[in-house]
Amino acid sequence: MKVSIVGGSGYTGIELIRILLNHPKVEIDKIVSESNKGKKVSELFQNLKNIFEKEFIGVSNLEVELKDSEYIFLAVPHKAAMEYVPMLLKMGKKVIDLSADFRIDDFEVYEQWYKENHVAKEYLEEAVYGLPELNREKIKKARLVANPGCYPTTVILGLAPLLSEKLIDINTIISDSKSGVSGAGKKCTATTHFSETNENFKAYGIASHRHTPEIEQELSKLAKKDIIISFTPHLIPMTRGMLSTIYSNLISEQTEEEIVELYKTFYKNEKFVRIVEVVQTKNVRGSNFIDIAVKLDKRTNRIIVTSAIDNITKGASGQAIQNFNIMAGFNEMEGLNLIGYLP
Ligand SMILES: NC(=O)C1=CN([C@@H]2O[C@H](COP(=O)(O)OP(=O)(O)OC[C@H]3O[C@@H](n4cnc5c(N)ncnc54)[C@H](OP(=O)(O)O)[C@@H]3O)[C@@H](O)[C@H]2O)C=CC1
Ligand SMILES: CC(=O)N[C@@H](CCC(=O)OP(=O)(O)O)C(=O)O
Repeated sequence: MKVSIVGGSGYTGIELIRILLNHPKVEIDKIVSESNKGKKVSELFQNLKNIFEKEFIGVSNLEVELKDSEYIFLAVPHKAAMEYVPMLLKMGKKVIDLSADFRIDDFEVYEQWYKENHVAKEYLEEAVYGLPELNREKIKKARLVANPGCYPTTVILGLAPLLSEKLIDINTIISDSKSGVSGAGKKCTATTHFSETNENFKAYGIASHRHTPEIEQELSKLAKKDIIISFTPHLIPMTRGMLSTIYSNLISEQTEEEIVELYKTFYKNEKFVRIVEVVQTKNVRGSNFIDIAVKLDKRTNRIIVTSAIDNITKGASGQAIQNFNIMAGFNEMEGLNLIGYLP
């Protein structure tokens, strides 16, 4: 099956290429880049030398250029994605959008948090939030999948069993989340510069990060009640990896062992979710796994969930390919049999 990538020159773009080149049922058709037209992809990403020798195509004439591709991965920044989606859907393509443009159901909420006008709001209703572990049946039938944000993936999957079973006080949720610098994309800015991030650790977006409404929206669906949370992201001095520490007050009599059992049962058919004793980013680095550990602090009666992913894989491109596999009717693991790099 032919697929193309728009925004293939960025971090999630190269991760899509890395994984798709080992997908037995996929042929990468076109890689689109605004600023690298005509350049060999392997010139920009030299890890592809002698492996993938296509050239980037530009952003013009995509109606013709993409005609043979059934699926399009949009690996572009938010706002850019909504410019492409209407055209692609009208061309009959199926789209997996890695940006935030179609994740928020209510365009007013999107506009408030993203400070952008939504120019394709008529497609919001049909967009499916692409978290396979919770929305698989809808993803199967979708034309447009909104691939989740990396932080939301850790928090939503981290809390889903507790909310589904109504075990926690929904007014007490706090997520303290940390990301590697690649989460900010390829562009080097004053905050992602080596000198700013190396040997440094900082909180940002306190009480204002744009992933807050995305997390709240999906947690509210699970709880069937409106949820608001405290969410604080942090930047840590590593390239890939994300770890969330999520606190909430237990309102049931369950023991830690019973809660761990609940998680194991909830995710028993999920190949990419591992319930573990201790999470660490290295165990999932370069893989599509999310590792989750659940502890009960008996002194405070607080549940502490820790969850770890690779922000570019389960947090973006790996999850996008998991969604693609579901949409295309392939085995969900196809191309994603990836083991975290240790040490
Ligand atoms: N990095 C991560 O961990 C995660 C990223 N995401 C989301 O995935 C998307 C891509 O992120 P990421 O790869 O990190 O970002 P990057 O900045 O690394 O890459 C984005 C690419 O998009 C291209 N681009 C920008 N504007 C346009 C446009 N109008 N048309 C076509 N291409 C364009 C740029 O390439 P060029 O100028 O060559 O066209 C750039 O290389 C974003 O929406 C991001 O929020 C989601 C979860 C995690
Ligand atoms: C470290 C870092 O900067 N991370 C990004 C989030 C990652 C991401 O790309 O999320 P979206 O898909 O929603 O854009 C941020 O905080 O904005």
